[in-house]
Amino acid sequence: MALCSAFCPRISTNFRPKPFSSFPSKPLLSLSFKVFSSQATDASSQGVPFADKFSGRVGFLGLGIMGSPMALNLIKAGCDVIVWNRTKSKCDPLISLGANLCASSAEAALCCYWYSSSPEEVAANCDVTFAMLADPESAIDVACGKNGAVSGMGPGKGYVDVSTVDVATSKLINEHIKARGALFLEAPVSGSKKPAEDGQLIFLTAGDRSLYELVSPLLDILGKSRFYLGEVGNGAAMKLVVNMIMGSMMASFSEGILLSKKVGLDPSVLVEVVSQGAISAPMYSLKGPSMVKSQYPTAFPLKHQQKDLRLALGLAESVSQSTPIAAAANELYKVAKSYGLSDEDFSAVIEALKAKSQDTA
Ligand SMILES: NC(=O)C1=CN([C@@H]2O[C@H](COP(=O)(O)OP(=O)(O)OC[C@H]3O[C@@H](n4cnc5c(N)ncnc54)[C@H](OP(=O)(O)O)[C@@H]3O)[C@@H](O)[C@H]2O)C=CC1
Ligand SMILES: O=CCCC(=O)O
Repeated sequence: MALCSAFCPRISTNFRPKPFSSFPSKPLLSLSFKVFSSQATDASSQGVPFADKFSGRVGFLGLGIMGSPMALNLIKAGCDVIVWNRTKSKCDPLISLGANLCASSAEAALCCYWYSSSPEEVAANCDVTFAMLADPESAIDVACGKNGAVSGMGPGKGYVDVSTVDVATSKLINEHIKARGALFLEAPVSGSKKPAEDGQLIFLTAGDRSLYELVSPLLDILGKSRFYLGEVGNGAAMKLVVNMIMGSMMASFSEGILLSKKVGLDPSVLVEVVSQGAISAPMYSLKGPSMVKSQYPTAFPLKHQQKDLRLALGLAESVSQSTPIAAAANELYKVAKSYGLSDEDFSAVIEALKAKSQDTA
């Protein structure tokens, strides 16, 4: 419990559930692991440095599809959260929800919420700062740019980058954070919008072990499992490999749906058949029914899937690993982007194949 006290001192000793309808059902601030990995360790282990120096304030930079529900879950768990987003209006829903959580004076004593004007200000006022940004460029800019988080970092502070970026980007940010005497953890996530809302993400972490152990109670609020993978870059690499597989799977699934239709089969039945066999995947069952109806409600933007394929191909090239399937899938996502589908869900890649079929008819 010592680590929880470090982050959320007011609630860890006096915690009572708040009257909020969508309050997470799982126990809050539990130190126990929900899923163990061979590389994970118990967060309650002894000797975690800096624990006594953390007052418990958490920063969150980037309130997009993923960042907003993650920050909200920290607020709901009773953490003091300070947020920043490039487009300030995206903070408003969180402010409203934060205000609801703190509706009574008793509640206000348990939960605080602030907006901050720059990443630097957030980092300067927080013990640990999370970043959930679109791509390598924005991750570097928010961390290392003018008024970036690095400027607010110092000894005793930690930076946890949960964005999906490439190895070089993560290492660069790590170097800048380290130069300020602070700790760095990369922690990209598997799991999309709904798992983020439900606190069911999977963290792929690497970097400073002591920071990993210190923030584990927070990762456990946000996720269902966490892996510690060693040196900086391993988390980014693992995430890119996973998303490379995912991008190819979705492209292949799209081909199957369209082929089934062309030969007179009902694609909805195909989705059902796939769901019962050895190739079943939650992704197919989740996205298939809406893909059949040409609907693509955005959970994971197509532009980010293409970014991840691009970065995975770079990773493969760096070690001379052949990845022809992923390369073909990447081309398809690029076509989909050229059709204006960047902000649709990545399952909209099927539209690129529809257009290609018309081209060749
Ligand atoms: N959606 C998903 O299912 C998943 C996404 N991811 C990864 O998480 C990260 C975030 O994804 P998601 O939330 O979906 O993406 P969104 O596009 O919804 O959000 C991106 C965030 O990055 C900010 N941003 C973009 N460019 C800049 C910039 N130049 N300077 C400052 N801030 C910037 C945006 O700010 P603004 O609001 O001002 O545009 C926004 O806060 C990505 O790396 C993605 O690959 C990982 C797992 C799942
Ligand atoms: O990066 C996005 C991952 C989406 C998912 O894991 O469902």
